[in-house]
Amino acid sequence: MTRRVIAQGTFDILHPGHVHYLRDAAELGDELHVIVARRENVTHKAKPILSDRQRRDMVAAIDVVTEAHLGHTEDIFVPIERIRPDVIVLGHDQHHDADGIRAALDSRGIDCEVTRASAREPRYEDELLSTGRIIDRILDRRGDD
Ligand SMILES: Cc1cc2nc3c(=O)[nH]c(=O)nc-3n(C[C@H](O)[C@H](O)[C@H](O)COP(=O)(O)O)c2cc1C
Ligand SMILES: Nc1ncnc2c1ncn2[C@@H]1O[C@H](COP(=O)(O)OP(=O)(O)OP(=O)(O)O)[C@@H](O)[C@H]1O
Repeated sequence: MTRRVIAQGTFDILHPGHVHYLRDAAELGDELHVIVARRENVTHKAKPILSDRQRRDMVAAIDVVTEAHLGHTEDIFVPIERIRPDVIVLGHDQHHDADGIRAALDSRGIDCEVTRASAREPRYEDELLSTGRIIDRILDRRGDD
């Protein structure tokens, strides 16, 4: 039986932390499906710079990704019901509550594990592993021009 894994996130301006998360998730199964958050649903931080489609297309280009999907605009469980994953992998710092997601899956009759990926720490002094920090650096370095 094919074991399907779901990862998800905003993925605005890719960096090695994203690649680490997706590789970690891919190791848990045979197919990795990635749900890319809709701009309108990114409410806990600044809105993405890049469009929904561009972010999806870049995630799809990563070798361990089987398919990248645009998220649903209103109900995050719609793609999950379609993909029918065996495991959902949360990012190491994602605000989502694993128990809350487990309960919601249960109430919809979806039998799926929920687990959390590991963090990647910088490997050299200047490595930036956060979209927000990359944007801050751009503003800082180009702001004086
Ligand atoms: C299991 C799961 C499924 C999700 N599905 C969707 C979705 O279909 N559409 C969407 O816009 N966001 C979806 N999200 C929410 C986004 O991933 C959320 O906005 C996320 O927190 C993105 O921010 P981050 O990149 O900081 O993690 C989902 C989240 C989880 C945990
Ligand atoms: N350094 C990292 N190590 C492991 N996973 C990471 C790292 N950076 C991001 N991720 C994971 O990638 C997924 C998508 O992250 P997201 O799009 O929020 O990017 P981000 O760079 O963390 O954003 P920001 O720093 O602007 O909040 C999340 O699950 C997040 O946990």
